[in-house]
Amino acid sequence: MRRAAVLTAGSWGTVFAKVLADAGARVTLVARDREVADSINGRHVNPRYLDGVRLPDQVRATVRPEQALRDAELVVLAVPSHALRSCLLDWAPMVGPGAVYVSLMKGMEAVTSHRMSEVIAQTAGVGPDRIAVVSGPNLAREIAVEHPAATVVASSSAATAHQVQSACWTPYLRPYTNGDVVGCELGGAVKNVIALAAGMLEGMGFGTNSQASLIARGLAETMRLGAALGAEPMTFAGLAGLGDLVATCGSPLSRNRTFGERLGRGMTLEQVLAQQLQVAEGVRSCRPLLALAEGLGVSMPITRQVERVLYEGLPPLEAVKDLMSHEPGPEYRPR
Ligand SMILES: NC(=O)c1ccc[n+]([C@@H]2O[C@H](COP(=O)([O-])OP(=O)(O)OC[C@H]3O[C@@H](n4cnc5c(N)ncnc54)[C@H](O)[C@@H]3O)[C@@H](O)[C@H]2O)c1
Ligand SMILES: O=P(O)(O)OC[C@H](O)CO
Repeated sequence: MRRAAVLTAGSWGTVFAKVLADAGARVTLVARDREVADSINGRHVNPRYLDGVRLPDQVRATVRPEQALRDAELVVLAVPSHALRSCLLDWAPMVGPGAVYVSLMKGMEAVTSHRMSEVIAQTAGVGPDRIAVVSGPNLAREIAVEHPAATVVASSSAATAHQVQSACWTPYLRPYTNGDVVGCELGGAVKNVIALAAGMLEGMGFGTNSQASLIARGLAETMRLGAALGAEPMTFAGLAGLGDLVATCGSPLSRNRTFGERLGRGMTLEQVLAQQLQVAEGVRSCRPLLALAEGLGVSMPITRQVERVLYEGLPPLEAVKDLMSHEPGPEYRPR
């Protein structure tokens, strides 16, 4: 039986532990809190992040990472992106020599603008053949109740991608492989910023044309950045690109969209943060994404306006007016 460690027991980590167990693995889920671990072991539920969903018996929980990591073939990482580097500095020495690292995260590191697979390679000292990324339209709560969905497993090693694909193929989750790690990670990180903007539009009362225009133009700026970084254009037409953008921008389950909606209704950043119990990755990722884009001479006007709303106090309606007043040009331009 395949052995997997999932760190940690937040929303997506808990649901992905269920996916792996339903696909036949023995899973150890690392919780930061003993109460959560006890509840998973005793009652098979994670009341803090996934109330009302029973986890399979093959999911066991611990608060001790070494217990989960010592014999794990798959090390699945689901922490907020800003915490990954410090977490892995602790965890990587406990990981076995042949284990594959699987990133479930959709964010960029502040200051360095590194993608999560880059942070894994640097801190764990492993090559790209031992890293895979899972991304796509995967709202945790829907996967938890087994609504059918598809996802992408990206790795530069086809063997690693296939290994992770077979580890997470269940009757309700259909994983496809993709060799384009850069494109899949960028799709996941930028869509969170665009979903913040989608929420703002919702909060201001704008309709479907506004949302569809935002999604299409959000995809255009994702593709410009991807092209500059060598990503495959077709990745953005797929699950980790358009698929995830549509899911996240359209669903009230999305934490990023909900965060943006509150800003659109007039709340301040501080007020929204005070209510936010789970991570909304776009809030921290928009600056490193913009820094990356600026360094490459790529224009990301929507991401820039989201940053202005978040960090410069620009009212969301002014951000919309600004975007609408730019001199209109051709629909596609490389930069
Ligand atoms: N929830 C989803 O629907 C979903 C789907 C796909 C991808 N993701 C991505 O997965 C990643 C994790 O998201 P989530 O939904 O599980 O988040 P979450 O907020 O629900 O859970 C975060 C987990 O990380 C732990 N954590 C928080 N701060 C930490 C810190 N400083 N150091 C160590 N651990 C810390 C928490 O205890 C919790 O277990 C994000 O990058 C997110 O974009 C989420
Ligand atoms: O709740 P969000 O906004 O973090 O989005 C969750 C997933 O990434 C959707 O695929």
